[in-house]
Amino acid sequence: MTASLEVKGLAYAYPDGHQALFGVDLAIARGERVALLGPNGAGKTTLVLHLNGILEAGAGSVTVAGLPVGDRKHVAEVRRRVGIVFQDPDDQLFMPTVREDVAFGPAAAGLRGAELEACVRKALERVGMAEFADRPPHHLSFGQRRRVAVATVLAMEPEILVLDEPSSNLDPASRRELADILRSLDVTVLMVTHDLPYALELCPRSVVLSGGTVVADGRTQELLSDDALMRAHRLELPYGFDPRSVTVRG
Ligand SMILES: Nc1ncnc2c1ncn2[C@@H]1O[C@H](COP(=O)(O)OP(=O)(O)OP(=O)(O)O)[C@@H](O)[C@H]1O
Repeated sequence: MTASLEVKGLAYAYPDGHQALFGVDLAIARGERVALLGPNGAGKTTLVLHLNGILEAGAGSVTVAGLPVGDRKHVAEVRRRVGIVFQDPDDQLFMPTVREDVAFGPAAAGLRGAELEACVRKALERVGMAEFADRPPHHLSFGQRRRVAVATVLAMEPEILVLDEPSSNLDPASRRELADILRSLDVTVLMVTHDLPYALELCPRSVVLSGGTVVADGRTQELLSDDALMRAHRLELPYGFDPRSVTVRG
């Protein structure tokens, strides 16, 4: 199967000399949903910022759908193919209406007229927000704004959807609705989260990053059931939650 993402030997030190990544290897096949877990300061955000070239690898390489991210001539195409949904939807929504926010990326990429309209409609339908197209984003609830933020990224038809803490600040119903939406999408997903039950619900596979290296990569249910691994890397399940008792959906 074609890899959506291939990270090989990725190392990175911030300009102040702090080494955040020490040779990370990660391959994600097209259509997989993978959770990126790890304690605070593990390097998760640093890794994500390499996926669309915001940070430049100190050593190693990142490839998205076969395109080398480090190669400046591919930067626009790589940014289209890697859709990052930030934790705060207000970082992503800045236009007067939902429709204009979702149209912004495709319009910048050259889409116009009926084609642009169809693209916006499809993206909003995929997140169940089509009826909100004419509303100002700031009149929507947080959960609705997060769904629109996902639509702004989907409108670009990304190769891989990267979500930073997608369940944060959502009430239980919105959390489940977003999970249903993400499960329905035919796209590769990399989800950064501290919400371990959400990782288990949505991602058959998880990668644990700790101290700037991958310390585990496997089935989410197995990793979350590994008490020694969990303790060693400050991963804690909610009180009373037993990952072994959950029936995992595909
Ligand atoms: N701009 C920066 N300059 C120097 N060091 C940084 C910078 N940004 C992050 N770091 C350091 O790099 C390491 C990895 O940080 P990163 O934000 O990638 O972790 P994270 O896994 O995303 O954490 P969290 O779960 O808290 O979001 C940390 O030790 C952090 O202090």
